[in-house]
Amino acid sequence: MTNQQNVVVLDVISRGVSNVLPRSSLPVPKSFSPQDLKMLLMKRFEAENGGAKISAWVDSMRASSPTRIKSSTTASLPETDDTSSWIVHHPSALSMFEQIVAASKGKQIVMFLDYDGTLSPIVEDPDQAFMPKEMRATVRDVARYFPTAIVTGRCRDKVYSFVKLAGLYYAGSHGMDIKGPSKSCKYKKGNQGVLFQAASEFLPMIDEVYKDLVEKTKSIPGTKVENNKFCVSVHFRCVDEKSWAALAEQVRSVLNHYPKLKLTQGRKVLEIRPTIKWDKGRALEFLLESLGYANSTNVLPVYIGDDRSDEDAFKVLRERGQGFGILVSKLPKETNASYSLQEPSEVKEFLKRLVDWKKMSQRAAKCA
Ligand SMILES: O=P(O)(O)OC[C@H]1O[C@H](O[C@H]2O[C@H](CO)[C@@H](O)[C@H](O)[C@H]2O)[C@H](O)[C@@H](O)[C@@H]1O
Repeated sequence: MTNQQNVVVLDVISRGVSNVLPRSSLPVPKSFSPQDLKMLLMKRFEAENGGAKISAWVDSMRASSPTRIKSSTTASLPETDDTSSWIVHHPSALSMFEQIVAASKGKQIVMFLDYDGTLSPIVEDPDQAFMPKEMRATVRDVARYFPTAIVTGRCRDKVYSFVKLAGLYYAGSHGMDIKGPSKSCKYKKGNQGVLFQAASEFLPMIDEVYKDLVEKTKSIPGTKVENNKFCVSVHFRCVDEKSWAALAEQVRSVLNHYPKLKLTQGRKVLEIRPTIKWDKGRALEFLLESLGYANSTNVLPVYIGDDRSDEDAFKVLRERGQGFGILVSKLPKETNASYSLQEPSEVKEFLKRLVDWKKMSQRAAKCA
């Protein structure tokens, strides 16, 4: 926004809203604060400059998720060196395995696992993203030896129906819905179960937006709208690229009515979420605290994920200077993760090695 537009917004706020926002063009919520009003006005500005906004959305949809490495970071290198340069900065967690376990000496490893693209391969239909049997057995073993959490954009019940393992923490809706192990777990503090929902007041709004989006996008073939309880996903993996602008326009037309919601992007998916300061990074911090490791130096959190939303957790680990983020990706991408793995099969291999290493070190400790 230019200074002049800012002045207009502030002037409008000081004069009141009634003569500024005609009901027909932009509905006003029943009660709103100056902050809400500012957001509404900014959205109206965006609506009036919609063309540019939509084409930016479509560009971003094309780039998909997470952001590919910026060419500026490798500007002095020939293109073919991109991958090798990236791998130097984000080496394979398999090749760095010894260093990772060495860093855990005297510390409790806590595992954080994203679901889609990490434990299950990406597939066209989100309802068919089942976790392979062998992966489930591996995750079960991991959870036997380390406190383990599944952190996902999916709704918690849905991801549980895929993972089907008790004894784990589940953080659904991008961490806005957290529940501790359903059966007794040696890591659980006392007998109290953990249940935390960061955005309960948004439930009716999200439900309403979900219905609006289903209605508004039903004419665009291939679109799938998924209700993730505290957020909504609009999938465009199966939508013809020629219709992406039309889809973005429909999503924007719905969002314009909800100043308290924001749009983010994942892998071929637009995600609508509450504008609260809560994400997978905050969920990671909450879970460490629940496990009794709030300010502890005796913990090594390891977070594995493939999505843009996992970057919030990688960032938290980097800022804490504690633990490691591992990005699952075949392509060089801009990331706060320390290490990389190429695909879910490598995630499985890494997790298996971790379990084997733990078993061996426990045996060695018994014999000593
Ligand atoms: O945090 P995650 O567990 O990675 O969840 C993020 C989104 O994952 C799902 O969508 C992605 O996977 C689908 C199945 O492979 C794929 O069809 C889609 O294109 C991907 O974006 C899930 O359906 C979304 O609700 C999650 O937000």
